[in-house]
Amino acid sequence: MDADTLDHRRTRIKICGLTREGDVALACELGADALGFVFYPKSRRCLSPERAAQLAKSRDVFVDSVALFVEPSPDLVADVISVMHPNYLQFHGDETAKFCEQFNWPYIKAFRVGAPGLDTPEGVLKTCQQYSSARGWLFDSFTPAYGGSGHEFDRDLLALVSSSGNKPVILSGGLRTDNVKSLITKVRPQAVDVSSGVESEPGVKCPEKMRAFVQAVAGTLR
Ligand SMILES: O=C(O)c1ccccc1NCC(=O)[C@H](O)[C@H](O)COP(=O)(O)O
Repeated sequence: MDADTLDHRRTRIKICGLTREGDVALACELGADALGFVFYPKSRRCLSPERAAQLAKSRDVFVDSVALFVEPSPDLVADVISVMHPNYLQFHGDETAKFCEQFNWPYIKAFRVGAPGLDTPEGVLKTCQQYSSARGWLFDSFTPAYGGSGHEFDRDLLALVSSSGNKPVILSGGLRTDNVKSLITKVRPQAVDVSSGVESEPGVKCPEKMRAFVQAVAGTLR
């Protein structure tokens, strides 16, 4: 591939838990591929559909928006779809495939690796395969907060999923500038997803950490 050609195998980046216009603008300027907005009421990053729509509207063209939920009511999801028109829904709880599919909207299923049933490579693969209608499988840590905790998990549990080539793998859970490159080499995800690793406090992104994270991912291939 010559130096003037964009490499389609580059690792994509999703920055999650955005709550401020300035952070959305910087994420776009740095080249993030997707931005995540949280609709889980217990999260300190939770937004109303109207506020998320306002933030998402300020993003650059061709940057995807993702709406995150934990076992939401169907009415909340329908409301977010109608107000914000996210590119993807992302489900972080124990939602069934049938639940995720009911909205007829592209969705990503997040898995809390280490939870019962997701604590062996075989268990992880078997659980994921129930979500063949998902556009991607996202792997996060198993914590009471459901996401955005900064906790890592045992990446060896992804061995079968990574080699199955079934679905785009999105690696998440405790990613930071100092560990993301080696974890990309180990797991070979299509994309990485980060929240607290680029924050100064929940919902407040740190420009230096965001820049350093994007630089650490740049040049890596899936
Ligand atoms: O960010 C939240 O507060 C959140 C709450 C409930 C479910 C999901 C949530 N965030 C999901 C994300 O996609 C995060 O980027 C992911 O959990 C990784 O977080 P971190 O380990 O802090 O990078």
